[in-house]
Amino acid sequence: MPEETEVEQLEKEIEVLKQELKQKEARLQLLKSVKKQIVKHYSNHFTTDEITRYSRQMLVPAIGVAGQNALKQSNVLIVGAGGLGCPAALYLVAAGVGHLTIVDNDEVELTNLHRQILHTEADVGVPKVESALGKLSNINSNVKVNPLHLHVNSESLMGLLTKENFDVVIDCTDNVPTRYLLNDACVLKKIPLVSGSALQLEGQLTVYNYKNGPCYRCLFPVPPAPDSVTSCGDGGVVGIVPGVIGSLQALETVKIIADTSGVLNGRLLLFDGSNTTFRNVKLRNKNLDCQVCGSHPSITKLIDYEQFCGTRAHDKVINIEILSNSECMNVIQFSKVYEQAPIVIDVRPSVEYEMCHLTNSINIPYQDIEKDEHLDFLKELLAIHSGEKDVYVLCRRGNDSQRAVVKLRDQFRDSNFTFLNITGGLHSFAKQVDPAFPIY
Ligand SMILES: Nc1ncnc2c1ncn2[C@@H]1O[C@H](COP(=O)(O)OP(=O)(O)OP(=O)(O)O)[C@@H](O)[C@H]1O
Ligand SMILES: [Zn+2]
Repeated sequence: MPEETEVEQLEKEIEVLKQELKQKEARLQLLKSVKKQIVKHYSNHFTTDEITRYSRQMLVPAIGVAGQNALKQSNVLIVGAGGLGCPAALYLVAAGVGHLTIVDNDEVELTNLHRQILHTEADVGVPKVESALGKLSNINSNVKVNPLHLHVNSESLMGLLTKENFDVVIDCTDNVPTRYLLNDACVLKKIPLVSGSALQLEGQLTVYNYKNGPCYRCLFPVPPAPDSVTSCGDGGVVGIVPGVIGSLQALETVKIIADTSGVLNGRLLLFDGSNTTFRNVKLRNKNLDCQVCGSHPSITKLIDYEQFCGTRAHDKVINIEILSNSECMNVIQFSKVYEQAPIVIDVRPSVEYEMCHLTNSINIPYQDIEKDEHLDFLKELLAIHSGEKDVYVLCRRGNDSQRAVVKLRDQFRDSNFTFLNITGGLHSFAKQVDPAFPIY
């Protein structure tokens, strides 16, 4: 029947059209949801991966999408890729800052590895910033990391701050001239400065030059006496302590960028790892007479900070030369006689002597010699060896041993003994004579 065939035909066509409509509707739904996502992404400036990556952090109301977005647009400078700089950089890169410039002039040493956690055994000898770059890029390839292998001084810093617009500067260095330099530069360029320090089991943290708070100079207008500053190389540091402080420097930086409340300005955080306490002390207000941030500043451009502080802008030991050649012996000559020598005096602090020493040496710390607390013991020792002539005096790098020789030579002026300084100390001995002797 022709009518029936026509009806069937029409029904088939209707079915096909219905299917097509269904497909079009599904496609429309898909396009609508993609559009929604695109609109969402565009408004947040985040890719899908970024939303996933930072989701846990964005869920924190104090950060939120706006804070994460501010982080993504941010530009941070870290000076120092050591004990503080490593954890600070790690967390900031993980947290998603946009640009991170990390500056350091030093190379990785074995003594760094217990605390400078971006560097590995394979990096010994490599510039710290180069070693840092590799690890940081692995953690978050979204972040543009700019490694600069250079010493920050007035000239190089001003060049850098003029070229880039940093939102925050983080002081992860270890010497007073650089602290004043970074402070003054941040005041002049109106950048908050997140400052940290760590020694032995203690650490400190504060934020300078932020929302009308004090700067470093407001609190310390006069630099400390060069002799009163102890470095990690001399005083030691438990690696976890700069880990704590460096991580908190990253936290303060994130808070500044996300513009949260509760930033640590005008307060100093004191961490004592020996009894695991954190204390907050209120700092004095901004000093209106401050030389750099006061109402009539006398410092309007960067100065010579090594001259101002009377010390070099690094914590490496500088060798002194206060003895004549006749009072010194080099380690090669010493290596030929020391095993038979009855009087070898090691003037390092006793903790260092306990760590490692030459088997036949006797420990009389220079601190005791300085205070004449060694005299009875030494008189007795020399009396036992009255037939001898030479007394060998050594220390870690050859500076305290020279000072000790000056003191001993005067105290025992009337004896037959000659006090001989071992030039370059146990460092040179380890390098030139016995590589099995530890360098620290
Ligand atoms: N003016 C500066 N310019 C560039 N880097 C600096 C400057 N001052 C200090 N630094 C860097 O800051 C870092 C501080 O690190 P840290 O305090 O852990 O000590 P360190 O010098 O690596 O080790 P140690 O004191 O044990 O020898 C160092 O890597 C140092 O090179
Ligand atoms: Zn000030």
